[in-house]
Amino acid sequence: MDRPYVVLSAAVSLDGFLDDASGQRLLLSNEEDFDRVDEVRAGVDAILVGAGTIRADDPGLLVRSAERRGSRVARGLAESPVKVTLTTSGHLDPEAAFFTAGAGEKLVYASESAMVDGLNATVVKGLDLPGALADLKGRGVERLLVEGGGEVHTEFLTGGLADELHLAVAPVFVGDESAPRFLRPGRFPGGRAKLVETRALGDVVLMRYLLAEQDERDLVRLRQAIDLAENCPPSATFRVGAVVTDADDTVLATGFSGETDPRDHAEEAALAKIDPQDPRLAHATIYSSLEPCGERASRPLTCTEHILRAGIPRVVFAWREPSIFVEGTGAELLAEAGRAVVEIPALAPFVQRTNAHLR
Ligand SMILES: NC(=O)C1=CN([C@@H]2O[C@H](COP(=O)(O)OP(=O)(O)OC[C@H]3O[C@@H](n4cnc5c(N)ncnc54)[C@H](OP(=O)(O)O)[C@@H]3O)[C@@H](O)[C@H]2O)C=CC1
Ligand SMILES: Nc1c(N[C@@H]2O[C@H](COP(=O)(O)O)[C@@H](O)[C@H]2O)[nH]c(=O)[nH]c1=O
Repeated sequence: MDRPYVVLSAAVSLDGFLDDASGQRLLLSNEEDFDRVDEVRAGVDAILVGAGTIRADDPGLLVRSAERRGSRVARGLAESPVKVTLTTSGHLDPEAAFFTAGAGEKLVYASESAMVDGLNATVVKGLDLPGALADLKGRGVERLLVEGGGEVHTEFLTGGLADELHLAVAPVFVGDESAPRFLRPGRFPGGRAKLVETRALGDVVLMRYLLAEQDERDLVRLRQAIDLAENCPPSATFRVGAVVTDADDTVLATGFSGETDPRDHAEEAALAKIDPQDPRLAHATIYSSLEPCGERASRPLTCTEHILRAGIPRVVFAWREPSIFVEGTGAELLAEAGRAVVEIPALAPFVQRTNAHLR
């Protein structure tokens, strides 16, 4: 894909507003929800807001938690994601927190004619939104969080440029026609978005939707792999589940980490149950809650090597391995070897929760 994986995030009132019309920023999220957003921020490469949000809210767009900032630095990342904004008018205050808070990189995508001198930022002119997203990807941004506002959310959704939507509904009414609505009128994607999670955070309810088309079978089987990890015995390493299916979606085997030995990885535990000569392996898919390991200390063969040896042509996983024990290289190695590799990040938060002991 010639753009980053895009997550849209917004908090709305019960009557669908992003803010009131008072000129003061309306806090719709509660503390728990702001902490959830902070966690999402900590997991992305860049955060984008429209110039309207910079003018209205003066956001800092930093990762608030010192622990999360520390863990980013330990992974070789900047403390906070790159900040990105869009402007046609160029009406941006150089003293805005967007430009002055935090040491990280700031990027402004501006129209050709915008007057954007004197900003502490890299300015790129003349790109439309798909062009800006391709440019971000070229700069190494794999995951982009879009925090609004309404015009920008509308543009991403109507342009088919978003993969996930995180909508937090707060128990308040705004009731003012002059306040900004979550979305403007437009031609939105048809059909029903796929609900992947609801979560109550005190009095706020989070809904997470998957917007991009995803094979329903993949979602069901990956969810099954994620749930299998609940069987893992207590461990100081990852708790992972795996499912292997044939071309007709019949389950050939399942496995989870530590199933028969503390060193077992989920994929190898599942593959150990299948005859290596089984012809169905040639058209099989392996689902793993975590990216298959590409490096390993506990045993000589990595899960990537097990999958390659088994001849499985397709691999689906939810969470890219964070560099806690080794670098996550499995997806890359499998793709280089010509295997189809599908990542479904919308399901990663469930895997992260099963592995909360590693934080
Ligand atoms: N509750 C929540 O979760 C959130 C609430 N908000 C609220 O939303 C409101 C702001 O939303 P809104 O007014 O819609 O503004 P936006 O933040 O969506 O910004 C819109 C502006 O972005 C620029 N822009 C958008 N698309 C492009 C493009 N393709 N190329 C160049 N520039 C572009 C234009 O800037 P320019 O005018 O400079 O040309 C445009 O006016 C505020 O009240 C804020 O508090 C904001 C974020 C989250
Ligand atoms: N009001 C509101 C949000 N507003 C978003 O948070 C941004 C400001 O964050 P900060 O950089 O930490 O000051 C702001 O620009 C806007 O994108 N977000 C939410 O999750 N819930 C809320 O109720």
